[in-house]
Amino acid sequence: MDAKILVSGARKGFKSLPVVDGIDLAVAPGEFVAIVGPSGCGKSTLLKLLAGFEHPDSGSVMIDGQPVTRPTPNAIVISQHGSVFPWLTVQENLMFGLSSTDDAARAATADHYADVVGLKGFEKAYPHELSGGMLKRVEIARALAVKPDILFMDEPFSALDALTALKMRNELLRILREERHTVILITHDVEEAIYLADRVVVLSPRPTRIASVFPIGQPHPRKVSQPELQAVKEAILGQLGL
Ligand SMILES: Nc1ncnc2c1ncn2[C@@H]1O[C@H](COP(=O)(O)OP(=O)(O)OP(=O)(O)O)[C@@H](O)[C@H]1O
Repeated sequence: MDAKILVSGARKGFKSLPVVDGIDLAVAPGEFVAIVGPSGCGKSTLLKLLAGFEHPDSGSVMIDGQPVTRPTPNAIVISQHGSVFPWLTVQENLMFGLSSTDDAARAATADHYADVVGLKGFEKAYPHELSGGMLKRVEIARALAVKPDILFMDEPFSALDALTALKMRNELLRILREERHTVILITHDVEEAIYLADRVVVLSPRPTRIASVFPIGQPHPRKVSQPELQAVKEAILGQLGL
């Protein structure tokens, strides 16, 4: 099967600071890849290369066989820092990125995705009336509403409390069962990576390279306490020097 995302020998530095040092990675359509690595190694920079916000100094990033030259609407970034517009209601936020000129159709799509992420009844609410977890749902709904092929997630749940983050992981898995997206997740949380991903890529310290790759064969729902997953966790932590 052709790769959805194909990274070949990608290198990126900032002035004299080498950050990404030759990354090769092929991600299959519908695959969920988590990327973990030491603090400051270059995870976000790698994600920006994939999403077209930065360009490699050498090597290439291709999506669907085409070089990535700029951010495209079929790949959406969800980051740690919310990007919900405070002056718009939930419904208006969800309608914002939709290109249809038919307002009723846009509103119907917005309401559908509000429902998908569990925000039914809050369509007319403003962001300041919502909790942190609900705001994250708005952001995920807004990303899903444009029906992207790819979700790039940079520490999406790290600003949430632990219980809400657990809940959001399950919500994400449920949504992915229904709408098959290719997902790249950057996370500091090795358990989150093991719980969610088909494959965990471990990066080395900066300038970063792929140190190792751990396929996670376990079907969902997973229990991170399973001995097989605990063994993978130990191996990843070992690779991270912990
Ligand atoms: N636009 C930029 N200009 C200059 N330096 C940058 C830029 N973006 C990132 N860097 C540098 O690149 C290095 C890697 O940063 P990056 O944010 O990619 O790491 P990270 O692994 O995501 O970090 P963290 O684990 O803290 O989230 C850092 O030393 C950072 O200062």
